[in-house]
Parts: sequence; C-alpha cells; structure tokens
Amino acid sequence: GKYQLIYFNVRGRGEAIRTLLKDNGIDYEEINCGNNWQKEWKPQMQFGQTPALRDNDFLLVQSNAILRHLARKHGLYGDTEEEAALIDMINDGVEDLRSKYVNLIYRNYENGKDEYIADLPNQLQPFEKLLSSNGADRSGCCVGTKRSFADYNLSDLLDVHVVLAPKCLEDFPTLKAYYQQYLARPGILEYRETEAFKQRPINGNGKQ
Ligand SMILES: N[C@@H](CCC(=O)N[C@@H](CS(=O)(=O)O)C(=O)NCC(=O)O)C(=O)O
Repeated sequence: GKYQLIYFNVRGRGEAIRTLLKDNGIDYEEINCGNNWQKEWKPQMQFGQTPALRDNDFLLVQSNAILRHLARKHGLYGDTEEEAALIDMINDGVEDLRSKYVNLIYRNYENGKDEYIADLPNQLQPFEKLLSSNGADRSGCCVGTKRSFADYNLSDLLDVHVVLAPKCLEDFPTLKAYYQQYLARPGILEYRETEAFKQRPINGNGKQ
C-alpha cells in the first residue's frame, strides 16, 4: 500500500523525507497531524513526537530511522558496507548541525542568530572537505555515485541555512555546486514549484 507521512505542515524534520520520496517517484500520502495533535496523534507515537511514517500497518517515528527504512527499501544506502557506513557518518553529521539549528530557531533565535551565523563556516567546513575528498562523482552524491538518504537530509539542511544566512555557501564551492545540482534535479525542481511546497513554512514558529 501507499506510505503515509504523518507530520505538521512544516518542512522541519519532514522535508528530507518528502524530497526523498518525491525525487524517487515513491507515492505517498501527506497527513497533517497538527489539527488534533495532543489528543489523537501524540498518544500513538512511540516517543510522543512526529514525523512518523506509516508503511501499511507498520508505524515508525524518528526522522533518521524513517530515512534509513526508506533507504533500505529503495536502494538509497550505497553499494557497499563502507559506503553505507560513510552515508551513516554524514547523516549523523547532518543531525548534529540540524539539532543546533532547531535549538536556535525554537529557543534562542533573537539572541543567538548572529553568533550562530558567525560560527556557521566552522560547521559547514567538514561537509565541504568530505564532499571534496571522497571522490564522489560530482553528480550530487555525498558518497559514491548514487544518491543516498543522506543527500536528501544534507541538501535540506543546506536549503534552510541558505534562508537563514544567504551567503553561507559563498566560501564553499563544492557544497554550493552540490546544493545547486540538488535544486536542478527534475524531481526536486518540479516539487519546489508545487503550492504544497511553496506554502509550507520551514519551521513551526514562523522563524527562519
Ligand atoms: N528526534 C526526533 C525529533 C522529533 C521532534 O522533535 N518532533 C517535534 C516536531 S518538529 O520539531 O520535528 O517539527 C514534535 O513532535 N513536537 C511535538 C511534541 O513534542 O508534542 C526526530 O528526529 O524525528
């Protein structure tokens, strides 16, 4: 049956999942749990949180577990154990920076934005180095020659940071090219022209 993505109407931790599904032509239904979150949806979730993926009668939460589940099922986890390990390593690095970004947005935006942006080059440098050094064939893959789930998570992370700090990729040519290749992918280009994408806020509190 069709997958269901259960999440709020924000990009947040759901957007990497959406772009993976869209870019790979995997059909899914979007369920907005914001309307009756506390009573109807939260109690169903193993950690009381969302995003959640329903795969027939299998309910999975934790955004990175969802990405990995879809990657295993749809061939987006590299071709070797080493590639899978590098994909995991990069995705965990994405998670580290995403957690810092989420903390800024929801807990420290006014007082922390300038300092966060000043430190952002230090946070992006490891990704620039990784993408430059691992011999990826420059087709927009962070590992090897095939897209992986980490590419959707990293690309969404760059996307939200370009909104927060428009010039943040200027000193990182490899990251910038990687991000532009992502935006140019037919599946992504088409998705970003939909009303569903354009109307969706990046975060739940209107800050970006
Ligand atoms: N580690 C979890 C974090 C999920 C999370 O923090 N979800 C928030 C929404 S969001 O921050 O991802 O937009 C939530 O469910 N909040 C509602 C609640 O906690 O009741 C993941 O990666 O999925």
